[in-house]
Amino acid sequence: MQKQYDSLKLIKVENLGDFVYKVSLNRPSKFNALNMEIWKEIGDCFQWIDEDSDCRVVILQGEGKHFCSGLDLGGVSFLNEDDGDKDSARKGRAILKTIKFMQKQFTYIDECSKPVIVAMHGYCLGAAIDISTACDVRVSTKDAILSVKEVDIGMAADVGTLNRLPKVVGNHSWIKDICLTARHFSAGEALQFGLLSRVFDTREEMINEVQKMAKLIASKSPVGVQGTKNVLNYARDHTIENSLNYVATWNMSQLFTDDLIKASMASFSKQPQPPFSKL
Ligand SMILES: CC/C=C\C=C\CC(=O)SCCNC(=O)CCNC(=O)[C@H](O)C(C)(C)COP(=O)(O)OP(=O)(O)OC[C@H]1O[C@@H](n2cnc3c(N)ncnc32)[C@H](O)[C@@H]1OP(=O)(O)O
Repeated sequence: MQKQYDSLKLIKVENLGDFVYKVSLNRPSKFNALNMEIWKEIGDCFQWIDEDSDCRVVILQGEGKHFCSGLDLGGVSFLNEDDGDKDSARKGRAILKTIKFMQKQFTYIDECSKPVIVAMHGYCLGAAIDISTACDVRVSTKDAILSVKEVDIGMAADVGTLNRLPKVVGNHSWIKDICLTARHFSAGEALQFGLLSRVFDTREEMINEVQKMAKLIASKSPVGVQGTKNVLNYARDHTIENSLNYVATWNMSQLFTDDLIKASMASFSKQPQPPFSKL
């Protein structure tokens, strides 16, 4: 597995031990602006992590001064490249394919069986918000500056924010406020409206606390944790009736796990969680 991760050029994957991985956007000289290469590497990385039994929780962060400054505006011309004599229908099909590809790379985070905690700092603009809404837990430093920036570059956000934000945050007036104005908003405001669950004074404090949270989650039964992410994602996208049926069907097999007995015995006798076999 490590060999695969080592092939990535703009994403850094570190095994922190205790089944916790740290994944970093690693293009600090461009404030982690997302070109097609890093976009694809995000997708590859989360597909590999999904299969990697040495990883039970992921921390996603950005190297350098900022989490991510969004789409690489230097490379934006790929959207209106000179397609020679292609007519609009054919150009449209080509762009459709590109947008779907870009969407899918972030959806791999949402679909990853392991919980992903995103720890943001500095600028978190445009595609950075798309990424964050595909993650399971969002935290930031208090000086983070966030923006659903797409309107400012003349487009409707199309790689996740407009689709996932209404599932993350209940206040649709606030969602429309930030998406239509593209204004900068603070970590405090994001916390107030529920986009973030915690805000930290410094980056160091954030990384320490997030590592503790990741370690705690990773110490629990992977059957319990991964089942919980899976069912919560299903519940988000379906009716309560369908989702109750889904969890009953899911647990038809999952309740036969050895983890159930081991975890309940430890819990009942107020002992720490025991080690669990790889999943
Ligand atoms: C199908 C489409 C799919 C997805 C679409 C997503 C849309 C979006 O993501 S919208 C958001 C796009 N991003 C932006 O609008 C931000 C652009 N950047 C800035 O406004 C500023 O750089 C800044 C983040 C406010 C920081 O300003 P400052 O502190 O003055 O630093 P700079 O000198 O401007 O930047 C340093 C260095 O980084 C490069 N850079 C920063 N952001 C980007 C970017 N988004 N794309 C490309 N390059 C970026 C900047 O050019 C500098 O590089 P040098 O080589 O040092 O010149």
